[in-house]
Amino acid sequence: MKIGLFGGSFDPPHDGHREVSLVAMRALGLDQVWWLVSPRNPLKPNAPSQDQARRIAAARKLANHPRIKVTGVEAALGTTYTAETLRRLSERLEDVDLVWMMGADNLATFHHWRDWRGIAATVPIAVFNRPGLALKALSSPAAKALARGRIPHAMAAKLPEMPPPAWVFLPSPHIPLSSTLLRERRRTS
Ligand SMILES: Nc1ncnc2c1ncn2[C@@H]1O[C@H](COP(=O)(O)OP(=O)(O)OP(=O)(O)O)[C@@H](O)[C@H]1O
Ligand SMILES: O=C(O)c1ccc[n+]([C@@H]2O[C@H](COP(=O)([O-])O)[C@@H](O)[C@H]2O)c1
Repeated sequence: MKIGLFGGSFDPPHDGHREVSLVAMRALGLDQVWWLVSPRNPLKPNAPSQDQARRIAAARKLANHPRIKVTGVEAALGTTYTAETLRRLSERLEDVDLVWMMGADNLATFHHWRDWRGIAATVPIAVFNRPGLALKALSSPAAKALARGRIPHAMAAKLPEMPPPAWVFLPSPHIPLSSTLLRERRRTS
């Protein structure tokens, strides 16, 4: 069993999240993608605009796919830091190949995450392009530090079974959608 873990605020969820999940299932050969709707991002100064239960309900409605599972597992585990979430999940899901999934914006700031080297040593990582962010992500301190673990995107299907540190940058999808944009649209409509 191969599972992609896609953590996020999902405030609100949008088609970009769904499209990334579909691309991940195809390109990485994943059986499932779990959306980990986080209590809050430890690096964002403001709490999400909606509480977690509402974000989970909206995410379930939008995901609407038998292989995308929407969970609030971090609240259940009492974790907000990804390193801790991954340690706890890898202990519980021993026979599963886990992959951490994130957009290019998060690779660009990954070196600010708590124990980011530990995360890269725990699970393989798939990074999905976002418009205007490829260069920033691929020249980031974390991308440089982890350069030896990067595999070509043509080999993405092998990623879930590779021993970490291993990561891939997927040039697609290229979706100009973000929760920030949707929140702004909501405010001005
Ligand atoms: N359009 C997109 N293309 C690729 N990855 C995306 C896209 N939108 C979100 N992601 C990724 O999905 C994960 C969850 O993102 P999140 O819920 O914060 O959405 P967001 O649109 O980035 O929100 P915000 O604008 O509030 O920062 C992150 O890893 C983010 O990089
Ligand atoms: O662990 C950290 O230090 C850390 C710092 C920033 C973001 N994260 C996680 O990255 C995921 C994406 O966050 P976001 O806000 O871009 O949706 C989400 O699961 C966050 O909890 C984790």
